Amino acid sequence: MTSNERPEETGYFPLFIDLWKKKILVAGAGNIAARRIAVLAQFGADITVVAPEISETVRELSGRSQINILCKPYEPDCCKGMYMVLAATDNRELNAKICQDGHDEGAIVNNASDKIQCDFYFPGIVKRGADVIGVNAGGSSHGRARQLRERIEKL
Ligand SMILES: C[C@@]1(CC(=O)O)C2=NC(=C\c3[nH]c(c(CCC(=O)O)c3CC(=O)O)Cc3[nH]c(c(CC(=O)O)c3CCC(=O)O)/C=C3\N/C(=C\2)[C@@H](CCC(=O)O)[C@]3(C)CC(=O)O)/[C@H]1CCC(=O)O
Ligand SMILES: NC(=O)c1ccc[n+]([C@@H]2O[C@H](COP(=O)([O-])OP(=O)(O)OC[C@H]3O[C@@H](n4cnc5c(N)ncnc54)[C@H](O)[C@@H]3O)[C@@H](O)[C@H]2O)c1
Repeated sequence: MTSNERPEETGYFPLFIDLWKKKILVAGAGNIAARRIAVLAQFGADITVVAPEISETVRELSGRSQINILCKPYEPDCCKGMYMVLAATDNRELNAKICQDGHDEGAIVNNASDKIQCDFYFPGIVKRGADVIGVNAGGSSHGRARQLRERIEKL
């Protein structure tokens, strides 16, 4: 995503895009996937989750929102027709392959285990109705992004 000459303080421009009914694939259904599904569901996305093991949190989320669960290992067909693909399995090689497949299908992709392979970074989010604040720390300190989001949440 970045070139070596790019100063870190350049930062990333926040795009606020409409996810209403957009088809999003989340590969993996563990801690990180659950955190991201919980956020995406608030924006009305049409979410499909694929993983051989589905965490309790993801199951609970699917009970509350329109989330399609495929309880099986990821396969390339899962990327067909997707607007966005999030690779959040615990296998780095597989995550890289998922991003490649997503690109082949014309999707924008995010790899939770490798920032270099992200078309966009997943933000920390504070949402009150249609008022949305997205936090990004430039990819260098994920803990700082979390702290910032927590501070904003208290305002
Ligand atoms: C904002 C947030 C959204 C979310 O994830 O929901 C988010 N990371 C969060 C937390 C967090 N992530 C990690 C830790 C463990 C401690 C640590 O490493 O510090 C913690 C702390 C924690 O969980 O408390 C580990 C980690 N993260 C990335 C990698 C891979 C890499 O760097 O290549 C690894 C190593 C994985 C491994 O070990 O294999 C990559 C990315 N994480 C990003 C987003 C993107 C831009 C981040 C930015 O703004 O700079 C980026 C670049 C790409 C992306 O994933 O989109 C969320 C806060 C949510 C909130 O609380 O609001
Ligand atoms: N970006 C971030 O903020 C951040 C933070 C911490 C960790 N991570 C990275 O995120 C990834 C996931 O971490 P986690 O804590 O959610 O892991 P986890 O162990 O909780 O979950 C892993 C999930 O991957 C699924 N999986 C395994 N093989 C699969 C396959 N073939 N097809 C589909 N799904 C498969 C499992 O069934 C499980 O649901 C790791 O690669 C980790 O390095 C990213």
